Amino acid sequence: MNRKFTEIDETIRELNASTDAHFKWLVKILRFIANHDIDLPEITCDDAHQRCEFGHWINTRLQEEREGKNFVLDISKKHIRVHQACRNIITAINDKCQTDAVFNVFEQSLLSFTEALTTYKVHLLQLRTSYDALTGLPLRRILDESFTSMNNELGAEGLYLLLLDVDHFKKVNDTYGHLNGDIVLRSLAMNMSNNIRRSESMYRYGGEEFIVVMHAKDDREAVTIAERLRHDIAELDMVAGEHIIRITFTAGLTRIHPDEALREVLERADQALYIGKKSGRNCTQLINQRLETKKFSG
Ligand SMILES: Nc1nc2c(ncn2[C@@H]2O[C@H](COP(=O)(O)OP(=O)(O)OP(=O)(O)O)[C@@H](O)[C@H]2O)c(=O)[nH]1
Repeated sequence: MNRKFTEIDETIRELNASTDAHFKWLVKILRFIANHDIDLPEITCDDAHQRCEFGHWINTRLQEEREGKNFVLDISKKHIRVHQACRNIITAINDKCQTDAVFNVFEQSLLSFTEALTTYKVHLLQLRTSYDALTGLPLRRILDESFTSMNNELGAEGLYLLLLDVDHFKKVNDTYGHLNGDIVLRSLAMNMSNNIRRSESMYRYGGEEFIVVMHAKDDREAVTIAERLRHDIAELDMVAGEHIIRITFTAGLTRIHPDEALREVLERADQALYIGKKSGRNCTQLINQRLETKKFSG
């Protein structure tokens, strides 16, 4: 399973554990208030929010978070307010001048803190559903969302889209069973995603179709990369139960031009893929904007 998928699960688990720790912190405060002969700096000092377990979690998250940094910053802000409101209650109790107002502020700070936590969890769960459960690859939705910025950020190097479809995959399912078919798709995804550069991305487009967005300066280089990926898969012994399965795929390859919409690029790649399938499969079919195609196989 892809690292991203397990990373999201781990973040949710850690977030839940840290939230539980904050409930424990509240119980600690009640004890502190009841006994109020003990001094607990982690509750009363100005940087108490940094000392509690939740504060440690926030610091780590702020360093590691990418897409959801704003959510964590919001949680951090509200977490600080909870500690401030709590300190005010303790001071008011010590000074015997507690009013409804200090408790109301504390209640409000807790409510907006939990609301910020929920918002971040919803973000994480949405992110999780953008990844394919079988292969761990990002789904097409992520490509849709990131395509324009990916294309705009393009430097001197060109960007290419490879749309690939496993050949005769129905036969793989019929011969070895659907579960072994799943293993084949997972092996393909794992092998190919490990064989592309870190700056490049692979997506599950649907069923037995995948997309790779890759960097290459020209058609020649793009074809070399695509053919290397195709050969690697064709030569891979995929272990599925007691079976060793080999597969091939056919791919449509096309350059992504500046300002092009994803739909246009996909239509072109799909046309090349269709031609590749018709012409015998197990090949890379390059297509340009004039819809001229060239086949690479062997
Ligand atoms: N095991 C498994 N099979 C899947 C999955 N998604 C799609 N399939 C199967 O993929 C097969 C695709 O079959 P077809 O579209 O007929 O194409 P094909 O047999 O690969 O033939 P060509 O594409 O023409 O080479 C169908 O049998 C689907 O059930 C999946 O997640 N797991």
